[in-house]
Amino acid sequence: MRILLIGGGGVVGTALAMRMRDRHEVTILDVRHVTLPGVSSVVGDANEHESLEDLVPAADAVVHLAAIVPRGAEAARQIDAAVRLNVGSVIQALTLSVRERVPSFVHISSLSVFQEFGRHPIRAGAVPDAIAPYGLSKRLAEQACAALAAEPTTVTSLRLAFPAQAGDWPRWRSPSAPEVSGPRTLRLADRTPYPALHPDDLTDAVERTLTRRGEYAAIALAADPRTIDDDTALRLLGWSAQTGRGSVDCVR
Ligand SMILES: O=c1ccn([C@@H]2O[C@H](COP(=O)(O)OP(=O)(O)O[C@H]3O[C@H](CO)[C@H](O)[C@H](O)[C@H]3O)[C@@H](O)[C@H]2O)c(=O)[nH]1
Repeated sequence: MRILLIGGGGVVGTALAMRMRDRHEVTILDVRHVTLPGVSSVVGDANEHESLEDLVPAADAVVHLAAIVPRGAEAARQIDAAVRLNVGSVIQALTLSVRERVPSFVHISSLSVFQEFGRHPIRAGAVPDAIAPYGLSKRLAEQACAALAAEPTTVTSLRLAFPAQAGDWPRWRSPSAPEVSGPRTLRLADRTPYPALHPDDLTDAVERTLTRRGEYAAIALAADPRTIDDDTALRLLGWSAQTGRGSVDCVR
């Protein structure tokens, strides 16, 4: 399959590309050049129609990962750019994918659409309620995906949380200060530890999504069912996190 990873030069995109390059023809569109043997790198802006027009028609699947995460003191100033990229470029890429009859469009979303995710368990059937800029932008992009999904393109939002590098797993390293803070154990507010999302599990979920056919769906990829009561991944993809399964002590 010819797979276009928009914004694929980051943590999640490179983890996917490295694991998928043997089975697929992978192209990364990113503002930075990515050097990964066996993967084509195109430097370009996800917001620019021209970049997308060149690449989307040649793809069998488009995975949109480009995102800005407004953080810290600068957060308020980054809202405009975050909405433009996290929502606007998803709309552009999806519209083009439908027009070009690309079979699969995968929007990489986040469990941050739930305000309390990661601190308190999210109950079954909960409706996204995030109001922080990042989670809110992902909510808006999901709504755009639901509204714009049209045949023959199958559109899926994958809600990830705490994607880890293999060497850090089951712990997770904050992307805002990766070297300084180092990997840490994730914990709910009551101190219950839970594992991060392993890149092998993430890749498995994305691969299953690429061949899914049907109506728009937002699917939660939780590495630990204690963090959210949601069976969409199992029902729609036959997916559950496998890494460390059976080892009760994977996180302490
Ligand atoms: O205008 C821009 C801004 C950013 N990027 C690229 O987007 C990528 C984002 O990668 P990060 O490492 O910052 O992010 P992650 O791979 O960790 O994050 C991914 O996973 C998150 C969920 O955990 C989000 O859902 C998000 O959409 C997705 O980028 C980077 O290569 C960056 O260069 C662009 O191509 N264009």
